[in-house]
Amino acid sequence: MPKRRVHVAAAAILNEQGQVLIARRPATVDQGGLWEFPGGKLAPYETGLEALKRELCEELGIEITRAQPLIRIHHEYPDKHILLDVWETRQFSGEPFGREGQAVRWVEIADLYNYAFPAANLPILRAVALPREYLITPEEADEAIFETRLIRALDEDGVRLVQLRAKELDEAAYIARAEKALAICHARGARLLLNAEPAMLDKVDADGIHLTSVRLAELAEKGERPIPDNKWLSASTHDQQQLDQAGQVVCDFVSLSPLRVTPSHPERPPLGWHDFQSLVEQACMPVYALGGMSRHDSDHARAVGAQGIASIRDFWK
Ligand SMILES: Nc1nc2c([nH]c(=O)n2[C@H]2C[C@H](O)[C@@H](COP(=O)(O)OP(=O)(O)OP(=O)(O)O)O2)c(=O)[nH]1
Ligand SMILES: [Mg+2]
Repeated sequence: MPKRRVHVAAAAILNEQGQVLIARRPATVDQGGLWEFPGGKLAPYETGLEALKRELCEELGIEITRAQPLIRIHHEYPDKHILLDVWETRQFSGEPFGREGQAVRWVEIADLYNYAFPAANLPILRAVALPREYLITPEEADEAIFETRLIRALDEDGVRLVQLRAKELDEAAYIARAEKALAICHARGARLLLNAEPAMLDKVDADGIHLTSVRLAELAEKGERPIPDNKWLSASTHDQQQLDQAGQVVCDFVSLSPLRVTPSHPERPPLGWHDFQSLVEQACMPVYALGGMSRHDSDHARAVGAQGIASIRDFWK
């Protein structure tokens, strides 16, 4: 018999302190006793957003006035195929409480990992913790210019996630730049990923590693995550096979490119939004759109299921 297909709308509800609301599923229901993002199944003919509004009113007594798509997750449970359609909302009226007697709690995003969630939820924990914009640094020979531009991107554009990509530097120069970039990022609450061998984390205590698609393919053969769980792991992907490989090495998120034709990779055919969306729909982690992207594309990227946009040029001025 084919598995039952269940479509669920759920929400990451954020307050002004940046905490997120979680609720405990009653012991007697499916996945009972585990924590969840409030929500429930779509009724026939309801859209995800309509179901979300109804469920949050029924379960928490709040009216949401605005919500944005956060991530969609397909997950196979032993008895059913579930589509979790997760939204992010910061705008609602009323004070949420457990209207069905369930425990509810505001928690820091960094503390979410201390709670037991259903197996499908891991990508949601990553998506709520990740920003909408991802800066990839360009080759920049001059250290002073590098520093000024990085600081500008963090202070003026509010960038909070940076990948240090500097293929033209030798190891000693890369490490020196990484130490400097790390101090600049951490002073502003931003995270820094190193585009380098995973072993580079032993030399620079950055927030994680970004794998090129070549490194990703090598590591996928071993099928294990190369760095600890408390560090971020991301990878460059261009197609379904590489997205699968990112799943095999348990990446926390990926970039998928090129969305448009770019001066840096004129030879690669662009994916365009349609193909991008179909790849993202099947991905099991947050995906950033890369390739000719700017912040103006952010809302559209989000609407087709992306975490947001990654860019070099838009943030480097
Ligand atoms: N709401 C919610 N459901 C989740 C999460 N993670 C996860 O695997 N699920 C699963 C558990 C359930 O099988 C299904 C949600 O169903 P539900 O029991 O909340 O549905 P509902 O609110 O419409 O409740 P009911 O009327 O069917 O009792 O999705 C999550 O974070 N939030
Ligand atoms: Mg529910």
